[in-house]
Amino acid sequence: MALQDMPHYASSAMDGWVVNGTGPWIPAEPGTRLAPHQASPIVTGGLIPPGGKAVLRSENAVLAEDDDGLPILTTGGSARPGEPRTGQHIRKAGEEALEGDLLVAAGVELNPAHLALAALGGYDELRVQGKPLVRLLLTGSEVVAQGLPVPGQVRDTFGPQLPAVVTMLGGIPGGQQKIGDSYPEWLAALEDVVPEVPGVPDLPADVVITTGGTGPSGTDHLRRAVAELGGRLLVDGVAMRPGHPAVLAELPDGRFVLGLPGNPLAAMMALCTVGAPLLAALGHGTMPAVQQVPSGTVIEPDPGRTRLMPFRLLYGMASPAQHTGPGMMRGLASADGVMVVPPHGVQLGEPVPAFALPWGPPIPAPEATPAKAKPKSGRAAAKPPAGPVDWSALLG
Ligand SMILES: Nc1nc2c(c(=O)[nH]1)N[C@H]1C(S)=C(S)[C@@H](COP(=O)(O)OP(=O)(O)OC[C@H]3O[C@@H](n4cnc5c(N)ncnc54)[C@H](O)[C@@H]3O)O[C@H]1N2
Ligand code: MOO
Repeated sequence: MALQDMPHYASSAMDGWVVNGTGPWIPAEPGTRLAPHQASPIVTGGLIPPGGKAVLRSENAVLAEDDDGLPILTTGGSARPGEPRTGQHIRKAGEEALEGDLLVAAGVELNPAHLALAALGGYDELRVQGKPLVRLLLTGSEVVAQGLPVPGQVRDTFGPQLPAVVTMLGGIPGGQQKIGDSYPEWLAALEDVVPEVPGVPDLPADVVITTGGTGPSGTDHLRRAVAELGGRLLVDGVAMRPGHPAVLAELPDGRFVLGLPGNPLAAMMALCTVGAPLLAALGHGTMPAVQQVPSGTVIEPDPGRTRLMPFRLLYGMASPAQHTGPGMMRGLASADGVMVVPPHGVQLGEPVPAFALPWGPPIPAPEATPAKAKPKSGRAAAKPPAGPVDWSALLG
């Protein structure tokens, strides 16, 4: 709320003369009380002295001498009759806000203009809800961060994308650490509250995102390390494909650990479904919207599995992207969003829940009724294709 009236004093909106009453006026000392028919010079933003009733802009003022050789101010130039009207070119105190007026509602995401408004309202500091600081722990001795990997190695797909996605989801990326597959490395890295990262504030992370190690093999240590550190699992797997091994845990010091599966697409689906709400909640951000999009193809049932399928929008309908194996990135990179396909599958044109990608535009609202293909006369309707449709020919 405004700590004082804004503006907090009446000032001139023009360079010229502040006057009292009608002209001609006798010039007075700037800043002194003006009696009727007195005027004093003033600049834009200058304090209106007591008795000041209006401002005559300089280009409409003529300073001359009267018959006795004394200075006298009259209107001239392109001044209109009656100028200046009472109050003309005066910015009144409190015309933007009165003391106590609401300037910025609680819960608003501050933009630069809000900061300026708060400063104008008299604030030196604002209490804000911070964004969560997110550290990345990338695991896997086979993972290499540059060059062409030899067989048995894989190029790291997380280091290049996760910091940006964390930012898009409302977090602050707080550096990344790479470790191999041994349990002591896992334990030490999760225990380490403040890893030193150049350029990153030396604060404990709110969230640690790990990649890999969510599975059941001897090199998958996430759950064991969380347990040994006294943490508890909040989410241990999600009934979705890919991304089902996703883990959300909480450590005794309050840090959340988001365990993303090592498979690249699986990890991004887990980040969108578990990580996005977590970061939104910690940063008081907005939950990612889920909406309906008409399916551009028939998707067969897959009993017991909710499938997350990156899709491309064509003519307002969603068609599953190609190259969307759990270990792939190609389909996601060109996708317009992700369909949440229920285990019983989807019919052509049927609305499917879908969410936008953190880096993509919102999914457009569906049109009133999606066009239905009419059967040609005398022939049975062609059976809609099952599975992904290749629309690439239409794209040219
Ligand atoms: N016996 C079972 N095996 C697996 C199951 C299962 O249920 N039973 N689930 C599979 C699924 S689904 C997933 S997802 C993965 C989960 O794997 P982890 O989280 O344990 O991850 P890793 O085993 O360490 O790696 C899996 C895969 O991902 C590659 N990877 C790891 N980090 C990176 C990186 N930074 N960039 C690119 N690729 C990375 C890693 O090389 C592996 O190929 O488990 C399945 N297995
Ligand atoms: O989560 Mo895994 O496919 O389901 O990669």
